[in-house]
Amino acid sequence: MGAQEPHELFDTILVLDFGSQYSHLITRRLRELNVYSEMLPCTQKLADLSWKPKGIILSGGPYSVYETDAPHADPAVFEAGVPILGICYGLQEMAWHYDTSNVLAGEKREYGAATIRVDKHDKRVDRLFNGIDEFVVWMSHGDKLGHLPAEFVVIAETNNAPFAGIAHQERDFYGIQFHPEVTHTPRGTKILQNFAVDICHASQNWSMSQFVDKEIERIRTLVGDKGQVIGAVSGGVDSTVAAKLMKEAIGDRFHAVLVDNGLLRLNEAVEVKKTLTEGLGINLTVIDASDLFLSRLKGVTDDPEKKRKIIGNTFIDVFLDKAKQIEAEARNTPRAGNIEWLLQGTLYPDVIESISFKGPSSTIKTHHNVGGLPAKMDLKLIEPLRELFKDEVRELGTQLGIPEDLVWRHPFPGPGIGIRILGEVTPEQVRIAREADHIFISEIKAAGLYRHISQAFAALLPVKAVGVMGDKRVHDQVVALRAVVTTDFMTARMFNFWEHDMDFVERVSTRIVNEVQGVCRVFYDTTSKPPGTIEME
Ligand SMILES: Nc1ncnc2c1ncn2[C@@H]1O[C@H](COP(=O)(O)OP(=O)(O)OP(=O)(O)O)[C@@H](O)[C@H]1O
Ligand SMILES: O=c1[nH]c(=O)c2[nH+]cn([C@@H]3O[C@H](COP(=O)(O)O)[C@@H](O)[C@H]3O)c2[nH]1
Ligand SMILES: NC(=O)CC[C@H](N)C(=O)O
Ligand SMILES: [Mg+2]
Repeated sequence: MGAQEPHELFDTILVLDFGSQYSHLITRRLRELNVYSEMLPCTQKLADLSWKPKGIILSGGPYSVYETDAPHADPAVFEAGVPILGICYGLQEMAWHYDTSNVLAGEKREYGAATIRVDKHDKRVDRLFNGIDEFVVWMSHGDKLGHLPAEFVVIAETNNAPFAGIAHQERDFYGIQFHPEVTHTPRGTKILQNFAVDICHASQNWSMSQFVDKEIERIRTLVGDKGQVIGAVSGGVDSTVAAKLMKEAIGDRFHAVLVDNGLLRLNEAVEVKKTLTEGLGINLTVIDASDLFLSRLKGVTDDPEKKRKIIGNTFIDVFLDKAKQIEAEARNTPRAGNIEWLLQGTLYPDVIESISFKGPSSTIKTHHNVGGLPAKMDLKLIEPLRELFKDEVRELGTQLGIPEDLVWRHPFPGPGIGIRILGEVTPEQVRIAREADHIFISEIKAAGLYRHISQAFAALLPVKAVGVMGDKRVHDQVVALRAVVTTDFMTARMFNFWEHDMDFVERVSTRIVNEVQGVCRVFYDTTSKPPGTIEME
């Protein structure tokens, strides 16, 4: 028997994504109800699906169903014999499916809060709003239904939207104009529960601990008794949690590799090695490739993208060399076969980015991890976290006994300090940026602010300023401190230290100028994202 995917093990609600910025939240809310769900693009053909969903949710989306190039669901969705819930665009899509004339541009667009009144019918039709009467919902639409499709009834209305909720009189098809998945619709989770549990009869048996057991079992079946797995591990929470799961599943047949690119934080390689091997029993090799990275970065002063590409490519070279070496060594051990698998710490948002029905977004910067590896290595991928969000990974890490410090670590980019040194990356610049960063982060921890901040670091600007130290003129470098608050790293605001501690920034600034040789000024970066980005390059 092959390894079973989660949708074969749990009752699953299929979310078809029409490109709404809230689509992933639908999946999220369902999981909070312990109902497993998966999101696929709205163009998914049902015949190509190897499993049968318990119900289908059609998400919102930025299009208008009557536009010529608007996306539409596979008509087979409406014949699948399972309940359907259309949300916003999803409601309009459902109505359009029955009668293409009944969705129009509204005279008034409706964004924000609205109060819904529920219309009573019979028990079957009323199940979606069971336990709810009048409540506040979040609206975000410009189109509306001109009339009800035949066979449907109105189940909810607002002053502005006479068809805020509709239901098919015989089949379990429901449509709502508002968004139940956002926190601004306080009873939204109850509506999703009514749909998934009461109408679709999905079992509420998905949980993190179940997930761990099943995932370990799945990995064992996939890899077999002899297969070996290699994985790039950075000491960040994603790759550490993935590595710990692998270790539980196949022990020493998992080979974790940390590449010291010379751009890690102060003492990082040593600390990660200690935590992962001694603390978590993970078989980790650290490769010191700092000279190679720094020599390839020498003289690159102009284009940050060039830096990123050099770092990404060098990373692949070093990793491939190591993989060959591990494989050669493994041939001499009786137990282990070839390395056939590569572990990646991919999370659900990364998956959504690549499958979401949104069209191409412009490239702001090239994120460099191990993205180039699988093609070059001809390895199969294992991505145990691909169904999870970051905070779920943190919860999982805690359940797996990973120390709290590591679980709550701020994200750290693969190219590391290299993209925080503006201008040429030299060993001396790395020293300055690293020492300044260490002081900043240590002070943040000492002040008890680490968990209030999503990500913080010190960067080195490519300019010099004049100062006076010990009565002498100095002409030295400038450090920029950056600390941001964000939930999804797509938008962010500066962290306001002054709200917590009036003297904090000054204290850090004094320490950096006094203790880090070569720095005479410290600035605080107040830019939000957008228009800035979190990293400097
Ligand atoms: N120095 C490194 N050595 C080995 N692998 C690395 C290194 N830096 C990054 N990687 C790989 O790139 C992947 C992506 O990095 P990313 O920073 O997004 O995730 P993470 O480090 O696991 O977690 P976090 O987002 O919390 O930092 C990592 O999961 C890891 O596989
Ligand atoms: O693994 C990574 N490889 C990269 O090349 C990379 N570039 C940015 N980041 C991280 O992504 C988040 C958003 O950063 P930006 O606003 O700078 O794009 C922030 O958390 C950044 O630290 C990276 N992570
Ligand atoms: N949020 C949505 O799904 C919007 C649907 C459609 N674009 C409208 O404006 O009505
Ligand atoms: Mg990282």
